[in-house]
Amino acid sequence: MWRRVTSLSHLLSSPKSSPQLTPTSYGPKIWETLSTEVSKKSGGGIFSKERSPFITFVLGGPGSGKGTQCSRIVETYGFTHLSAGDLLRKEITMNSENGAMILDTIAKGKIVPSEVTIKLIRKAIESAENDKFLIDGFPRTEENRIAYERIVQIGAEPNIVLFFDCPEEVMVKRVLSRNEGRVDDNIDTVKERLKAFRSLNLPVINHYSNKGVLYKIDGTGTEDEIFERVRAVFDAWK
Ligand SMILES: Nc1ncnc2c1ncn2[C@@H]1O[C@H](COP(=O)(O)OP(=O)(O)O)[C@@H](O)[C@H]1O
Ligand SMILES: O=c1ccn([C@@H]2O[C@H](COP(=O)(O)OP(=O)(O)O)[C@@H](O)[C@H]2O)c(=O)[nH]1
Ligand SMILES: [Mg+2]
Repeated sequence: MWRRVTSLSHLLSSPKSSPQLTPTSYGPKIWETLSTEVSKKSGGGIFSKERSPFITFVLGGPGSGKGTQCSRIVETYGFTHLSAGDLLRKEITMNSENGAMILDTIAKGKIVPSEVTIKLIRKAIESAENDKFLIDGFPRTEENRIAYERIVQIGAEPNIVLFFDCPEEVMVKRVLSRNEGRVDDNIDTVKERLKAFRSLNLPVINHYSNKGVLYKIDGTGTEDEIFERVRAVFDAWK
């Protein structure tokens, strides 16, 4: 049974962060119950009253371990992982209409226009049959978040948001030894990405903290140690 337990309240980063739903409002699968609730609202968008999946946003600075932990969540809990960065990089390799602009933006550590990223996320959600998604590395800015909410309408609010909290020196070390041939994994671009994280992404994280859906997870330690912290969040919803 997917429900939230009160003992997890320490994982929530804000005193205002009481859950939006009380345990009694959940059914055997939290995403099915939520689908019914949001279907009462009107409007259009990515989701409908027939389909309103369980959405987890996964946030954190560059190298905080988002992608690594998403893979573990997929293995254990059966989510579909949509990495905004991977979707954008795919556009570059496919030489798509926006490929050159995306490459230039990523190489500078800047943020791609919302409509481009949201279109890719939307397409990926629509073509997947799963009812639970990890959206990794999005929204990056308040503008991203507001544009997403405007487009999605029904079920626009993520069910939960994970934030991997990690000191900058740890993130830099990890990024510089990532070795995936990424154009942005160099010290100059990493500095820009950290700047963007601080000034643009932290306000998004604060927004979700105030909404009571944020789970702040200590992103230091081994992958296994971090995953134990992640498990505490998801097991509480089962
Ligand atoms: N807990 C960890 N300890 C050491 N290295 C890690 C840890 N988690 C991830 N890494 C490595 O750090 C790099 C960045 O991790 P990644 O999951 O890609 O982060 P993000 O998606 O947040 O940028 C990768 O090379 C990954 O293998
Ligand atoms: O919603 C997004 C996600 C990513 N990016 C761009 O893609 C880069 C890499 O993002 P990714 O999430 O893959 O990086 P990570 O944080 O995992 O290192 C970012 O620095 C941005 O330039 C973006 O513009 N919008
Ligand atoms: Mg990543």
